[in-house]
Amino acid sequence: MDGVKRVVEKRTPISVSEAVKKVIKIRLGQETELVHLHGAYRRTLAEDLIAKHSVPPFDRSPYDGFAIRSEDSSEASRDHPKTFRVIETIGAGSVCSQHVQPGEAVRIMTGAMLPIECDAIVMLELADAFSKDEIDYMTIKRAFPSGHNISYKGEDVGEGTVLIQKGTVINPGTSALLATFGYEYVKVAKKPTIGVYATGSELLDLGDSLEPGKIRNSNTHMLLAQIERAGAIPRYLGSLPDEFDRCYTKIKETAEQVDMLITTGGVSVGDFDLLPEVYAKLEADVLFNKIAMRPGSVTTVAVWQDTLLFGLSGNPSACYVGFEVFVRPVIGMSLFQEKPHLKKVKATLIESFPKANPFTRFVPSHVTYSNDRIQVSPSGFNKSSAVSSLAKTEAFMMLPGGTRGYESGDVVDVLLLETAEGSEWPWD
Ligand SMILES: Nc1nc2c(c(=O)[nH]1)N[C@H]1C(S)=C(S)[C@@H](COP(=O)(O)OP(=O)(O)OC[C@H]3O[C@@H](n4cnc5c(N)ncnc54)[C@H](O)[C@@H]3O)O[C@H]1N2
Ligand code: MOO
Ligand SMILES: [Mg+2]
Repeated sequence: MDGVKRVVEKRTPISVSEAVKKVIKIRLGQETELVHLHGAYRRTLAEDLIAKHSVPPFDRSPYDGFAIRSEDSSEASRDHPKTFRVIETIGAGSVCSQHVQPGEAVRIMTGAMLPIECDAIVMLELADAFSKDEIDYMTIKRAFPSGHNISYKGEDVGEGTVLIQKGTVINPGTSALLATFGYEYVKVAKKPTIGVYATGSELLDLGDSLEPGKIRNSNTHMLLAQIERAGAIPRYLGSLPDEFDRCYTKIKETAEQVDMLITTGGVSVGDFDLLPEVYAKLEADVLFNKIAMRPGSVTTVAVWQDTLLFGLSGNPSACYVGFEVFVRPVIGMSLFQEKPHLKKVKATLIESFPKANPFTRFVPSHVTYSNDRIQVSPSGFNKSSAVSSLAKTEAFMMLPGGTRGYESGDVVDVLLLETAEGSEWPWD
């Protein structure tokens, strides 16, 4: 330190929604790439998935049985059984090679294409099959109406139907659909690459032993997982000590190689909080550096050339929240998602939360599901510096600023962290 007492910068907080609006205005490129279907799970579709043909593509049998011309069965009854000559057996994948004449039937297995002349299927259990003089027959004791047990062409999906919209994350069912239409390669959104630097001279690496005054860098590892969960590629960059030249050079150098750069720590007003000076020397456009939220009030976002620089707080809970509220939607938008923000739902608080705060609070929370409602409770030690509660965090309670505490039984807004569908902005 230079020993000179500095004037502390006074920052004016902006609201959460103003801050989110500023960030999502900065559009990252939306690029696409082709990936093999086997590598497409959890990727995001970059084009609508349209049915290239009907499903099923032909009328077929849903049962193991006999295909008949229904009119031939119209007189059949317990007293007057009707016997058919069985002319052929077809399994799934085979096609009947003959024309089915009146009084004839085809032994047909589940999934096999219906012979063109037939319009009903008799299940094996409802027919008596027998052979006489090396000819196969079967007898039925009731009539079967036209259409009985037919799985019709297009009954599942009609040709040309838009099945899945661009921006949807591929799940196992999507993989089944893509395979149904023969997509060996799938057009998906290219994942943005996000670099992560931790800053702080107190930070130790995973293998290091604790020393007085030092702690292990947990934020980087949390962020690598958050980035992956959000659908982007994390780039591990390790940590930087609180030394200006080192931080400036590394941040500048790396920002040129990634789509977004996240740093944690060093964004507040402390003597060793160097990020504000780094942004100043880079002449980056700082969108905001104070938000009326808790935790994460010091979250800073800047734009430098084509790169978004996210200065997340060093405090673990604040860092976690800052990522989910500000970084995640930017990733989602570059992945063509129409609803890139966390999914907002209502939930019943099952534990009193008496803490009052003038700022909007994002309380790391644990969610449980009872028969007819979502229940929520703080996931543990509730401070910006908390790390222990994050492991049980599946959601944030979003509590408006200026309110007093909340009581068990109150219905509150909750932002869910792991849902297939997100929310549009604004949440309020
Ligand atoms: N006078 C003021 N002091 C502080 C203010 C303020 O407005 N005026 N804001 C407070 C708030 S709110 C927060 S949040 C923190 C933000 O601090 P920084 O983002 O500058 O982060 P650091 O100072 O570098 O570290 C804070 C805290 O977090 C620990 N840390 C840092 N990096 C990591 C990491 N990678 N893994 C685990 N833990 C980390 C660090 O050791 C500190 O304990 O500032 C308040 N102060
Ligand atoms: O930014 Mo601090 O996390 O508000 O607590
Ligand atoms: Mg600090």
